[in-house]
Amino acid sequence: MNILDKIIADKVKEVELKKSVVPVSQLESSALFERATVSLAEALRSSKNGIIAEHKRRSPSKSVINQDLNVQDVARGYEDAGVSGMSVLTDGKYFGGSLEDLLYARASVKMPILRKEFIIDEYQLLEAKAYGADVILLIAAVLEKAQIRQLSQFAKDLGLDVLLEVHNEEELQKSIMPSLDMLGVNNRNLKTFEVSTDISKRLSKQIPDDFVKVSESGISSVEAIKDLKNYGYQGFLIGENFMKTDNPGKSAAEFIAKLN
Ligand SMILES: O=C(O)c1ccccc1NCC(=O)[C@H](O)[C@H](O)COP(=O)(O)O
Repeated sequence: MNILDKIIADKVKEVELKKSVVPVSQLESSALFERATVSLAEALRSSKNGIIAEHKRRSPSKSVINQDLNVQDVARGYEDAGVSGMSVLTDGKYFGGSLEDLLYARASVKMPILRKEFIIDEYQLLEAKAYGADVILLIAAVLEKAQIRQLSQFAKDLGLDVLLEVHNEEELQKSIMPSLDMLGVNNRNLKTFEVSTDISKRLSKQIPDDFVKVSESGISSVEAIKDLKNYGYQGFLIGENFMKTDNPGKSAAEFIAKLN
C-alpha cells in the first residue's frame, strides 16, 4: 500500500470516529461558522508574490521538520512577511498537525488560510469552516469525479474556496469543473516522493485560464518561482523550505525580498 492509500485508510476511520463524538450541530454552532471568508484565489490574482506559506511540523517524506515552533508565531511571521496566504496541515498522524493549529492560526492573522487535509467527506468541510479556514484542498488522486463535484459544490455553498490538486494529465482531465477556484499541480509524486517542477510546467498548458494555477511542493528557490511564473502560475505552496528554519516568517520575508 502506498503512503497516500495508508493516509486515506486511516482518515476514513478517523472521520467516522469524529462524527460519532462531535455532531454536525456542534460544528455549525461555532462562532467562526458565520465568519465571512477571505478568498485565496482573489489574493493570488492580485498579489505580486503569490506565496502560500505552510505550517508543517513533519511529513512522511522528511520525518521531523520542526516541532519547536508555536503556530501563532509562525502565522504572524508569515503575515508580517507579506505572503498571499497560509496553509495549515491539520492531519495529526502523519504531519503532527491539528484542527487546534488551524484555530490558533485563524485567531492570529487576517490573511486567507487553507486547511491542508485529506478530505473525503463533507463533515471535514464543516470542520474547516468551524475552525476558521477560508480554503480547502481536494486531492484528485483519492477522489472520484462525482466526489470532487459533490465536495467542491458543498465547499462553495459554505463560502470556502476550493484548491484541487493533481499530479498527472488523467487526474487533471477528470477534475476540471466550474466549482473549483484554483488548480494545483503537486511537484511531489506522492507514491515515490520524488520532486520536480517539470510536472507543473508540463501540465500548465492544459489548465484552462479560468482557474488560478498553483504549483505545490519542493519549491526552494526564487529562480524556480520566476520560471513557473512564465508558465502562468500565480500561486506557490511552500512548506519545508520555510519551516526547516528557526524563524519561518523571517525566511519567507527574505525569500519575498529576493522575488521583487
Ligand atoms: O510532504 C509530504 O511528504 C507528503 C506526503 C504525502 C502526502 C502529502 C505530503 N505533503 C503535503 C503537501 O502537499 C506539502 O506539504 C506542500 O505542498 C508543501 O510542500 P513542501 O514545500 O515540499 O514542504
